[in-house]
Amino acid sequence: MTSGYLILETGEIFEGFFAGNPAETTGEVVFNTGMTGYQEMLTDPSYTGQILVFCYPLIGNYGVNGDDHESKSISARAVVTGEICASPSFYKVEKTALSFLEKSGVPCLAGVDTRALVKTIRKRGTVRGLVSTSRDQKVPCGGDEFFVAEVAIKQPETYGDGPLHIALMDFGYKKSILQYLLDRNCKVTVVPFDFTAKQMAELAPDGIVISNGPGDPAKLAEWLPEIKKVSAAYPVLGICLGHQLLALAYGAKTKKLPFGHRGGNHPVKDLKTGKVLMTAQNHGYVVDEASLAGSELELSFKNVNDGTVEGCIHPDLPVYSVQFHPEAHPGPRDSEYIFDHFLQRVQQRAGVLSYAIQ
Ligand SMILES: NC(=O)CC[C@H](N)C(=O)O
Repeated sequence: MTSGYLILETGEIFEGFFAGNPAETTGEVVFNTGMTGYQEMLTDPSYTGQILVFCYPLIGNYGVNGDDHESKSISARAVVTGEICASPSFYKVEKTALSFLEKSGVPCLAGVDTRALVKTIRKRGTVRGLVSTSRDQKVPCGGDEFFVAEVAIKQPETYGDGPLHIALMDFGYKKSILQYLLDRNCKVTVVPFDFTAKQMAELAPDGIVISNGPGDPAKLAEWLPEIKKVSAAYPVLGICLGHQLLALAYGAKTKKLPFGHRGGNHPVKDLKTGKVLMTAQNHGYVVDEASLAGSELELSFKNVNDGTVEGCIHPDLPVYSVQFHPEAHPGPRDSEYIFDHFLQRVQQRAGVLSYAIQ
């Protein structure tokens, strides 16, 4: 086994070994607190450009299967873990997590004291890091990459054939979002993130979902006027990056959280019902609550742990957005009713009476 190191830009060095092929890579170091769901996390395009640290000390124990991919490839640049299991056990297992990583050329640094690492990230805030075979390296600068263009589709693709037609704007969508819409009997056209309002008018969907995606939402400033135009013309639901983009388009601001929310146990209050939901989350940026006062949107969901903005609503238009993931995968499904509420609004607007939503 080759010794390996995670070097943080703040100077701390964490030692481990390369479980597979050694490789040098750099990125923002983020941690996820979920106990399961490593396959979905690895393939979630929102992790593009990031070094993913698993807080749970063991990954790979149920292998990787053909059903649980959130996209076609691994998005994380590298994986840091306590242990990666070489002999998984699960009826669906197709390969080991390590062979999946190796085939994708993504290095896995194992044997790391991830508890100490997470405590350091919590203390320092989000940091960049370098995974390397040598401890005498400098962490290169970064942060200028435009990851959305790397992961989003270039041409529209259509799935399903239901009475409601949803356009899913792809900033790096998770397959589960598409699956939820298909399961609710929708026809879905996945469109590139830079689809214009004019192209949308030609497509003429009944509603729009703006997807999750990697990177800083403020980097998408040039597309905000189009996003505002399309969202004023159709019922729209924004998820995670999609929520942040809607907030920016309607005049709010975003900011970076100290070390993000990534996990499956983030409590969120639905301000309309007073109910608290357990939610799946994966984000580093957040809508600044103070900036909502100068925007056209209102707060609809709030994080119970740190009080941050978890969702917005437009007082007049059918514009809804959530920072968390109603599609779960991985994580709890408490908030999946958000898809139903959204589709009910789409249905009312479209006048499709024959369609009954569960
Ligand atoms: N999952 C997402 O869509 C993440 C949104 C954004 N990239 C963030 O980190 O805040």
